[in-house]
Amino acid sequence: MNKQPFLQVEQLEKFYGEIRAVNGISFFVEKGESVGIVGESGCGKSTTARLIAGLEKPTGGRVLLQGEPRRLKSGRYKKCYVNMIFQDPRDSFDSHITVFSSLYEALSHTRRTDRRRARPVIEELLTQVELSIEYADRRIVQLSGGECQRIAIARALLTEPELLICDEATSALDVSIQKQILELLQRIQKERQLTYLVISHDLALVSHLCSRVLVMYQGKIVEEGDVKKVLRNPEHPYTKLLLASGAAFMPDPYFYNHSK
Ligand SMILES: Nc1ncnc2c1ncn2[C@@H]1O[C@H](COP(=O)(O)OP(=O)(O)OP(=O)(O)O)[C@@H](O)[C@H]1O
Repeated sequence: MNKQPFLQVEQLEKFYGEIRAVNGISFFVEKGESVGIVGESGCGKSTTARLIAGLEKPTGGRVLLQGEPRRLKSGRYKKCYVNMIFQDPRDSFDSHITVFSSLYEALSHTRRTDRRRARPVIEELLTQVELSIEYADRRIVQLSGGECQRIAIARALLTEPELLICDEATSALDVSIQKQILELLQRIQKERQLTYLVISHDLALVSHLCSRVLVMYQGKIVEEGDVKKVLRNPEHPYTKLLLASGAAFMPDPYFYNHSK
């Protein structure tokens, strides 16, 4: 029997009128793998992420998880959870409620529980994202960007995802905080054997976190392969251009080597 890849994307398309945001892309991700998607602004990275997460419907093609469609014929999502973390976590929280209430709300979507029974689950999760349990009673508005991203990671983990999509998850943070969040994501991946899809304009980050990379240009994948190989020896003219286009895209050995 053929072993199915964990995630298989087949001829995926998303058109917004004339705009071909995602234009017939195909790729796979194996279980436990980390794959990056890079490319300039507007090339279709986030749309691809939203299609895989089931937040939008494709115009064409399909997303298979463990060989089955993302949405089953019954209209229900396959019990194989995909979750996403975004660039600015504050956008997806009600800033005036407490961390506990935010996480409880997410938890109650995935399992039946009451606030008293949820307390230890949420405290354990706060510990996992390296925050003390006192954070449960803070309001989102009282958190720093890095703390808020840790809460967003905790919230994503509550659904026990197998695939975590990180869409520019560190790009709004200071460099030192980026490094901490990166280390946290790496530790969590190891502990939970998660599969990561990392969307970023920053190839340095992708080369640190991922083993494989897909380069997108105008809705298509123009190059893919081992991240270090693509970085050292890009084949497609667009990838060469992207690599030549700025320091932000080049690996920063000081920043990344020190977290190894
Ligand atoms: N809801 C929408 N309606 C119309 N056009 C859209 C919509 N969402 C995205 N687009 C367009 O689709 C294209 C791809 O957008 P997308 O956000 O996927 O790019 P991206 O590579 O993630 O860019 P960035 O790095 O700036 O986030 C862009 O031209 C964008 O303007």
